[in-house]
Amino acid sequence: MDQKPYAVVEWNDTESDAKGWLCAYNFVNHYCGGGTRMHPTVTKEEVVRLATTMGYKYKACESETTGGCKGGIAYDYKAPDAKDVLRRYLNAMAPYIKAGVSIGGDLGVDYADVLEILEDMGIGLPQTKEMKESAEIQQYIRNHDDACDMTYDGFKMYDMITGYGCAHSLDEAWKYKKGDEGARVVIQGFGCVGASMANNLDQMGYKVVGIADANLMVECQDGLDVKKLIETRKPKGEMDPDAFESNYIVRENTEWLDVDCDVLVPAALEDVINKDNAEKVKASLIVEAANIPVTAEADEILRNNNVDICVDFVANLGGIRIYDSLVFGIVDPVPQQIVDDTTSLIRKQTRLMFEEADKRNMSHRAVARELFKPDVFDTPDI
Ligand SMILES: NC(=O)c1ccc[n+]([C@@H]2O[C@H](COP(=O)([O-])OP(=O)(O)OC[C@H]3O[C@@H](n4cnc5c(N)ncnc54)[C@H](O)[C@@H]3O)[C@@H](O)[C@H]2O)c1
Repeated sequence: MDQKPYAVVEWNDTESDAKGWLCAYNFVNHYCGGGTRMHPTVTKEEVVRLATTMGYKYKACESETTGGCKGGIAYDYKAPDAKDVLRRYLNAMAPYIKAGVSIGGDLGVDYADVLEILEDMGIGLPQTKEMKESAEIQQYIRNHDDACDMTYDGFKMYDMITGYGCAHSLDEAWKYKKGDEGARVVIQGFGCVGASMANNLDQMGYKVVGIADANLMVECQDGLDVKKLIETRKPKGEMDPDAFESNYIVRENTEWLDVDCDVLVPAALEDVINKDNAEKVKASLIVEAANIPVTAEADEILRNNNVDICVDFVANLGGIRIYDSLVFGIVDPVPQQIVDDTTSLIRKQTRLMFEEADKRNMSHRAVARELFKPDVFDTPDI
């Protein structure tokens, strides 16, 4: 049984029909962190599940300074007033943010927009009293701000780190499984996480044979030209069909489980592999780049079918590791150092999860939930 969340706050916008929630799952050293998501399907229950996952993720991240939280706004992230809605949401949540609830970007919300709005509100990066009083932390926060502007392989550091971490988790698990080289990968989602993961997998010699975005799916069993699809990508992670080669097959995005592959990567929405479609999974490995993409019922079906899972709070912890490692001075603000620190931690935790699952004859999720159970539940310090 999970510990219940410390606090859940609900918000109703005054100028649109947007609704939002903030869930602080656990405070560690009076602080917690997580992203803010915007999508029409967001619910309070989803935000609580996501915040709980963040608690486990910070534990897997070996953090001694941060617990888990999550923000969620039920609204269309493509609407022209989406950024105004985000601004009003952050304004409503200001008392909690000022008390050490540090919310960043997530699906449909750019981290840069959150930072810009918090700056405008005079808050800046959310901090506890202790952080504000530490000259050392103030320097580390300047390092974090510098790192936000740095690039790696053509991506902003904060946009690539989660995807690269997921690619390393996939590679570690695939090697542990003694999978063949050049494995075929299908990815759902081509935003911050999906696109950068595809790039890193391509560099490692994996063959990305299918990508789905909010509009469509594209398939090529000889391998998609990942670099070109990234170069021509439109805002909000949408592919440009004009960039497709003549041998690409264009499908409905709902057909992402129909494409033959060895590894499947949900990198968009929650609950996309569920009791109604889990039997269709052809891959022998799923890497949860998205948060909570597999339901509990699907987990059981997948285990019966010998499908292994790199669980979300291990595979996709890159985004919080970069934050923790910079803001608390674990690494210097040097792109290669940041990437090496994050990817080596993810490889270590992925291997541990796979070894222990075999040793204890448990599912990867069950074993990861034992290994990385949050164990600190303190309070804000205001
Ligand atoms: N950004 C991060 O650092 C980070 C960190 C950890 C986990 N995650 C998780 O990764 C997932 C994606 O986040 P992101 O930051 O890449 O979001 P994003 O907004 O940058 O991209 C979302 C992608 O999903 C696609 N999409 C939306 N609806 C879809 C549908 N019905 N079918 C197929 N594709 C669809 C969009 O077209 C886009 O390509 C989320 O679950 C998020 O919680 C993100």
